[in-house]
Amino acid sequence: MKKVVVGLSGGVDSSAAAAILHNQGYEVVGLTLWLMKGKGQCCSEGMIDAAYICEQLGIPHQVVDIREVFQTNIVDYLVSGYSAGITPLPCSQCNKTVKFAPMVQYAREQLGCDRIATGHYAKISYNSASKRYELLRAVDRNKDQSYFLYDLSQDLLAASVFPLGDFQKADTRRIAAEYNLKTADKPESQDLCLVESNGSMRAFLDKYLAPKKGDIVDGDGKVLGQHDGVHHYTIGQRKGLGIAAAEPLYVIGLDAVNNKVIVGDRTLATESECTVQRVNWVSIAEPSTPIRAEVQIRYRSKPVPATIIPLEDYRVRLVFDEPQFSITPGQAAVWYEKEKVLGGGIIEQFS
Ligand SMILES: Nc1ncnc2c1ncn2[C@@H]1O[C@H](COP(=O)(O)OP(=O)(O)OP(=O)(O)O)[C@@H](O)[C@H]1O
Repeated sequence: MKKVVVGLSGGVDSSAAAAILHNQGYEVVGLTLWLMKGKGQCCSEGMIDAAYICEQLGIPHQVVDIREVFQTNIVDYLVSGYSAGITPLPCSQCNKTVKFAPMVQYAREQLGCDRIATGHYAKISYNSASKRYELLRAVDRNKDQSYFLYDLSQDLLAASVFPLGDFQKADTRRIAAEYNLKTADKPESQDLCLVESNGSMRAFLDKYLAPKKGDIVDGDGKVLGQHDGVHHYTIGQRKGLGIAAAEPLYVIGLDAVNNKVIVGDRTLATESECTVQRVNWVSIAEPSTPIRAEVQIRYRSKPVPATIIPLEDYRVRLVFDEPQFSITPGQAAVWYEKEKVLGGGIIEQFS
């Protein structure tokens, strides 16, 4: 029998993924990664729900304590990024370094198995001509999580299965109900796990970063107001500046070195190009000449046409056909050809 390790967070998606594979005749092992202390979506309650699902399906359940890796790769990464004036995206980094790589390693070394599965909404296919695993958007475009998976290596894609890639979310719930799974009606998570477990990103950051008062200035350096730490701001932010002005003002720059938040009108938060670092070419090998693609600069942003110009050291320059509002250093830019993820990386700070 084919063996597969299914990552169980205690939510409906991963529960249904495990049930589907179990029903298809796989030997399924449930694995929950213990990510952080205290209450949280996948911690405490999540682990108990995952154990319950495994009992319902009659499969083994294992828990791996990975809190130190999560602390270093996600919590410390976020805190140092925000204090340097960028807005880091934790999810793609978490998928690669906290979830997929450790799960594949555990499956191979401890369970003698080369396959893992998750409840992510995305698809993987093998292109025999290019000999590459390709990452594709999910059929349910509203749930599609391919944006967060752009950083997976060929080795990790080769080892992974996404049983929900062809499903609508409503189908997942229906299947979970058919199997009578305890998690069938469990509510959706609404936000980042750290935001859910701390109440807000501000509350999470306040646990690690002391307030640091400074000036809010315009592009000419004129002081317009006060802030309590650059880590509380993000590029493109309009609300919460506490400045009365005739025209709406937006954050257009974060100068962590001089502890200044720079604001300006909307046009000043609009750029026609940016550079991206730590690029991972997913479905295609790195091209040697510029390519055209559709780029998403945020999870929910509309894909927009752009030219991707390869640079040295895993970097690219993105030149957008139309200028884009609020290109945010630290967030991921992910470029697609129709449904296919070509590559992605982290938006660099503007000089
Ligand atoms: N702590 C964890 N341990 C093991 N696998 C996990 C864990 N957290 C998430 N995963 C896997 O990653 C997938 C996507 O996680 P995400 O946090 O996006 O949750 P989700 O889309 O709400 O899914 P679910 O309904 O399964 O919680 C999950 O379906 C699960 O397979």
